[in-house]
Amino acid sequence: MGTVKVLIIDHYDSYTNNILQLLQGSQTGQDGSPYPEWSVAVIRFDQFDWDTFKTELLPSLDAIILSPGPGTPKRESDFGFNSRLIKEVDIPILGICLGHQGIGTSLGATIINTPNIKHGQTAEIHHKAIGVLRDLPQRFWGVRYNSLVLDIESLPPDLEATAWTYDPEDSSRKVLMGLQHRRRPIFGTQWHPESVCSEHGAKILSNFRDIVLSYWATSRPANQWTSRSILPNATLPSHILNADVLLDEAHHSFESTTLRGVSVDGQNTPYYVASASLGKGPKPELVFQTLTRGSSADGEAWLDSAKVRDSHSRNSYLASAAFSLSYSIELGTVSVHQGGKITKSERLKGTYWHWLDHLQHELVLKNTQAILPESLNQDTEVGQPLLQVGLIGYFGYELKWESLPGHRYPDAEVERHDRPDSQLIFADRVLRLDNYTGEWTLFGLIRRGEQDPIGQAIEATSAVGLDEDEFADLVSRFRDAFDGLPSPPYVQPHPLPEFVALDNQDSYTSSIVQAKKAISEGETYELTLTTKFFAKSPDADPFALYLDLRGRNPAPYSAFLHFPAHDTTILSSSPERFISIDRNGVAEMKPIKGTLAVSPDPEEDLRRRNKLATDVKELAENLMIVDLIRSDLHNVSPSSSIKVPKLLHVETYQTVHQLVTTIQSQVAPTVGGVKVLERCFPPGSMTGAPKLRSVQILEQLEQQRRRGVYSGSLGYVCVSGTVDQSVVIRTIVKTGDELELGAGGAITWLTDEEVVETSLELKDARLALDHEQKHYTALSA
Ligand SMILES: C=C(O[C@@H]1C=C(C(=O)O)C=C[C@H]1O)C(=O)O
Ligand SMILES: NC(=O)CC[C@H](N)C(=O)O
Repeated sequence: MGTVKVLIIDHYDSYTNNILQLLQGSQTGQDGSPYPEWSVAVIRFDQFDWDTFKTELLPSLDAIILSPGPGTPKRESDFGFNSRLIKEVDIPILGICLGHQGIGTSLGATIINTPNIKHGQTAEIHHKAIGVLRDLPQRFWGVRYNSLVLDIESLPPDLEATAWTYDPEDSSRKVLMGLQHRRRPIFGTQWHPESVCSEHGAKILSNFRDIVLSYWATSRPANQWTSRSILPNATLPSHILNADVLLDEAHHSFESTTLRGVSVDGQNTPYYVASASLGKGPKPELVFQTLTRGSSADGEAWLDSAKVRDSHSRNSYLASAAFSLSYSIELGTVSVHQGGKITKSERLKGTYWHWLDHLQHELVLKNTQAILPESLNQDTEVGQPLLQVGLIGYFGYELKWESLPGHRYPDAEVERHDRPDSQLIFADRVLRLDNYTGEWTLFGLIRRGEQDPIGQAIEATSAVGLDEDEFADLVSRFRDAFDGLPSPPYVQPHPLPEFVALDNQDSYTSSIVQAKKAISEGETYELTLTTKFFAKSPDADPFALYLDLRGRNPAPYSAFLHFPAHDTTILSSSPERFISIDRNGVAEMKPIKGTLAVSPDPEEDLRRRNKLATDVKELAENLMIVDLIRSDLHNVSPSSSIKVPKLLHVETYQTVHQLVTTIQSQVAPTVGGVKVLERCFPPGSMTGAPKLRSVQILEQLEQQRRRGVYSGSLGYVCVSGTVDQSVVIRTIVKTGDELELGAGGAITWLTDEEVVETSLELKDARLALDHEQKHYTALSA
């Protein structure tokens, strides 16, 4: 018994990495020390040409797993050289979904549209208990993500049907769910054993391993009479490991139990963070407008957590900029603003993500002694990060062009505009309000001496951070202000203006029909289709509009952000966490999928809550994104650390009920917050699955329109390494006097009598902004 060297060939699917969770077994060697059962790498199907693959990779492999994927195995652009691999090479192969279908089509079976399309739904698997299905219970549940299927009647003599299901819609018809070759070690499962809701996935993979081991242990014609010994702790050669698409730190740390040190402990860093307690104070909306707003020419932010309901919205932060950054993909340029002027403009050679990761890691983290989390005066739960000082702002959706593997910045068609794809302030002064206790704390970034490496790097005109005296002055100024805030008038809420829909009912319906067509062809399993609404508001103070929004729809990720450099103001009432990283490096993502409006009638409301918790369509929508996010987290976390502590819970906000799942993982110790954002960006709940193909289809369906800030993420990256970012939905972006609001919803095969329900979902999103007063033009208007 030894370590099997297996290569997973990925077809740009969003579930592939989850297979790693089924390969977690370990054995004990003769000397008593444990070793992993598998040595594994993941490559993309188009990463190597056939000749290179055959000569340079294949000889080092014991087995191959062919991943699920969009499209059809009949198309080379979806399945690459894998048909040749299946036909010509004697090596154990396990195919999942697309991989399974490809085994069939390569060896002569016919692929057809499945009689009942299922994505994110469980099927009862019946099987012969042979091959990889050995020793499994007679019936078990497997999750399906397929529009296509192999015709069970068309299997050639070499292929045996090993598993099948009966759709509830037609219980007399067998639908093929599994196959194996009669002579060669080739197996396929139509369902996804790696889904969080599938049973016995690990057992299937362990059966596959036994088969691989016995295949190589025996000499037979199929392996050209060459048995090979598989050694404990064997590993794939470095040229294959280096081709792995996952971050090395995340993937190949066999088991990472080391917690990340929070920032630097040393006493000699140029900066440190100081804090001062300010006691109880006035309401945050008053503090923001009297002390924070306008306090810096480069912008300010209020991460509001307007809805105090759980640990995730315990704190509010009011922050002022020491300088701001903006980035445009089109220009490839980062600009730094300080004192209202550009201090530096840099054309990047690499991506913005890379540049920012460097800034955060090399300039900020390494030079700053953050406050130790134990001294922050607040007990936190797992997954609850705290901000001291640091970067605050947004990452627009189009940054996907720099983050999503296989996605390229298009040279034609895409809508051009001069709005930045990301804007961030670097906040060196932050007021924190603990909403539980009402206590305020001031955090400041303090320069220990003359050194100011961050200022130097951005060619600052005035130093970044404060000296000790300045901080002491600030503390006494704030204390005085808390004792007697300036008297009214304060800014009063101003009702939101009327928004007009970009799409009308017909154009939106036509996009839904096209989305469903793409789903029926197996191109995607779920698409988050979106549209926009616009309004003009030349006179209203955006802060007054924000106060109205916050009163109407308090949400855990409510926020008000102002970036003077590009005259951008963001008014957010997002309920959705994209990703956070707490002080111990625990990442948490909380995708929302499934939305129903709250009803004023308690009976009806209960009925809606129950519907959300039990509805096949809503559960499937959510599950598809849960599996996608588990797969995303594999990019930055050891597989074994990825957990789903809360699956498919109903959470109720002011105007909507939502179906929410919590996913956590341990970020690999050397992977920084910006890298984590990059590798999980854009948020899966805004794309659908699989991510890459869905994003490409959505570009077409949305007429190459930019989503902009909407659909991206918003929040902070702290000098201590913690991160908290929301998904930008239910958010108004004001540029000049134009207000823009994006809204959308997930389209799946079950988006029923399509139009009605989806328009409703859209309306819900708008209702969230305007429940009582119906300011919005109806979509059909
Ligand atoms: C696209 C939006 O929301 C997304 C889609 C949801 C859904 O389909 O139920 C729910 C939350 C978001 O992930 C939006 O609100 O604009
Ligand atoms: N999940 C998958 O691999 C799907 C395979 C194929 N695109 C289908 O829809 O049937």
